Amino acid sequence: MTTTESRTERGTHREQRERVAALHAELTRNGLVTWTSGNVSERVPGEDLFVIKGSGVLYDELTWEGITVCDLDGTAVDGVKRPSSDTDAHAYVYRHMPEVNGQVHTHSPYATAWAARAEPIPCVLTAMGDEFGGPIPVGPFALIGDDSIGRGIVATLGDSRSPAVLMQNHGVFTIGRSARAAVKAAVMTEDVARTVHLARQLGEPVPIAQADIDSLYARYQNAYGQ
Ligand SMILES: O=C(CO)[C@@H](O)[C@H](O)COP(=O)(O)O
Repeated sequence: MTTTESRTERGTHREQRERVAALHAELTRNGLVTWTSGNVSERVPGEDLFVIKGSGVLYDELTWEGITVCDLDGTAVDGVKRPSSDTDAHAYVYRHMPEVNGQVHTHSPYATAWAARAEPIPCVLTAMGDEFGGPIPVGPFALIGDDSIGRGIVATLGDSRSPAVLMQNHGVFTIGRSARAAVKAAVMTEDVARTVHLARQLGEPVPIAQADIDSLYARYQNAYGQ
């Protein structure tokens, strides 16, 4: 449960908490969050723990002490901040998707507009084939505060190549092999949500053939970059 406020600060996992605190700046820098909305978490390597933003902490004031260490049941084990409202959701994903080491949640405006309409973003850009391997799917409506969102994420992404899901009426949740990879997926989600929205204003976007999506995805995931 995430309701227990940890009053202890033992300073464990400080390097990781500093790095994850700093990563939150990418959310503001890319215009993905407003005020205190959104959060980043990362699994602690080799331990049944993860670190996550404290609930309601302002981004400008976020330091390593604003990041709380939790176990995989979502219970705070180190830190002075009550962990994010989405802690039980992140914990559920870490328990059920062992390959996932990082998660991000945003209310980035274009992607969340798609979520408000519960409409998947169709794969009509090569950048989508690259990063998402297909459309960005929509997950079910879920209330905030328990593991319902996590259940929706796992159910939706379990049979998708996409590292992003648009939770209906809510916003973007992304997963990755690291918190940084999940942040990248959140940035890319907003970018393609905006471009496909703009394309829609001009006419009907042209779908990419499945074989070409497969080819794009394979190249980008296996051969792109240094
Ligand atoms: O939408 C939600 C809850 O899912 C969050 O984005 C909140 O807006 C921020 O919650 P904290 O992580 O600060 O508790």
